[in-house]
This record gives sequence, structure tokens and C-alpha cells, in this order.
Amino acid sequence: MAQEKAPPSPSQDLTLEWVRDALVRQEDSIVFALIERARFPCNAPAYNSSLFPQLGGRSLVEVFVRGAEGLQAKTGRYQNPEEVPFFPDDLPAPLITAYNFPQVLHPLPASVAVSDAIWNMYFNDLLPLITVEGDDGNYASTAASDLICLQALSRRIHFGKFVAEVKYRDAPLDYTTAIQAKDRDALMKLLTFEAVEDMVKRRVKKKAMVFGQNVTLEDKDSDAASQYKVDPSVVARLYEDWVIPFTKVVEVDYLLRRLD
Ligand SMILES: C=C(O[C@@H]1C=C(C(=O)O)C=C[C@H]1O)C(=O)O
Repeated sequence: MAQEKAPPSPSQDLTLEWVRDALVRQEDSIVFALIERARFPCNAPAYNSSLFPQLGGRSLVEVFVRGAEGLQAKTGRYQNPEEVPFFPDDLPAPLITAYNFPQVLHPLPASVAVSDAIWNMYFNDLLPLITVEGDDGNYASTAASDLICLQALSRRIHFGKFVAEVKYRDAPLDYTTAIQAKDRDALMKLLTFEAVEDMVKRRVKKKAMVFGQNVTLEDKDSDAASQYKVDPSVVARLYEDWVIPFTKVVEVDYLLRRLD
């Protein structure tokens, strides 16, 4: 039985291997979340901020996400530095101190966030690629599956802070020079590993094929077996065009503030 790796302690366990293993495991969460969202059609009314005046000018999905984040804040979700809310203003304080999460990130850059970019990418670019046209009325269930997708993508992209911290600790002199020069291009070059990115894109495409295949009792040649719940090439494009670039922006933004 595969065991999830324990979180690193603040100093000695934070390695690039541990961080990369965590990113690999997060691929599963993202692919399964997309497969579940694709179960519903587009359900455009859930995203129309003028359709339900009783929602105060907000879309149903925004009201759903705000409400869910409020409840999750009360129950301690955002005490985990890996979790970044989409609507951080006015979140309630946690009712419980759930767990003493290892504080491995440098305090000031720990607040780096690209949530607006993730939100806009998800609704404007990704959803049209993974859903069919249509309206089945399941707006709340659709919003619930949107939330799972958004949180999985956010966790993965903001994990760039942990990646950046590891890379800084592994080569402080190299990074310090580029940080002090505020050289984004130099930082981007230092932190980029194209071979790793290529493996990531190939692996997520394969996971979409394996996790998203239609299981039938007929022989493999049946048409159903060749269909996938989410187009694997769309998942690869998601990582190539958005997830990896956004993660690297988080890494650069974090590093630029690492010496603050
Ligand atoms: C996350 C890392 O940093 C960069 C971003 C990657 C990604 O988002 O998949 C992969 C390799 C690097 O170019 C890493 O080095 O593992």
C-alpha cells in the first residue's frame, strides 16, 4: 500500500525530491477533479452574476466558493501554508488550532498568491475545454466540483513557494545574486528544469488516459474504450500553458522577496 510521505520538518527534510513527489501526487487530485467536473455540462447560469439578484450581484459559483472558504477557514484549513483562499478578505478566524504545521516558508514571501490568475484561467480558458454545452440545472453540484478543481489547481501552483524555498536553500549564493539584482529572467533560468517539465506533461497526459478511460466488459476494441472522460491532450495543455508557467511565476515572486 503506497504511503503518503509525511510533511517535512522545518529544516532538514525539505528536499527537492520530497517537493517533487508531492507535486506528482497532486497530479492525481487535479485529474480526478477535472474528470468529476466533466460529468456536468457547462451550466452557464452558475457563472452569470446578474442572473440571481438575490445573490447580491455575485455569481452562484462565487457565493458557493466564498461560503465554503468561510466554513473551511473556521475549521482551520488555511492554517496549512499549502492552502490559499480565493477570497482571503474577511475570512473568519479558525475556531480550533488544528495542527502545528511546520513553518518551512520564509515569512514575507509566504503570502505570495496568484489566485486571480488561477480563477480567470479556470473559468475563461479551461472550463470550455473540458465541458460540453448544456444546462442540467445542477448549479450547486457544478459549483461544488468547480471548487474542488480550483483548490487542487491552487494547491499545486502555490506549491511553487516550497519549490522555491528548497532551491534557494540548495544554492543560496546563486539565487542571492539574482534576487539582489531583482533579475526575474535570471531567476527563471536558474529555477527552470525543462526535462522535469517534459516528464510532468507526459505523465499527466498518461494519467488522464488511465484514470479517464471508460471501463467496459466488452473487448478493448469497443468504441467506448477509446473515449476518455477528459481529453488527455487538454490536461497536458493545462499544465503546459497554465499550471507550470503559473507555478514558476510563484517561484520567482517568492524568491524576489526571499531576502526581505
Ligand atoms: C516545480 C519545479 O520548478 C519548475 C516548474 C516545474 C513544474 O511546474 O512542473 C517543473 C520544473 C521546473 O521548471 C521543479 O523544479 O520541480
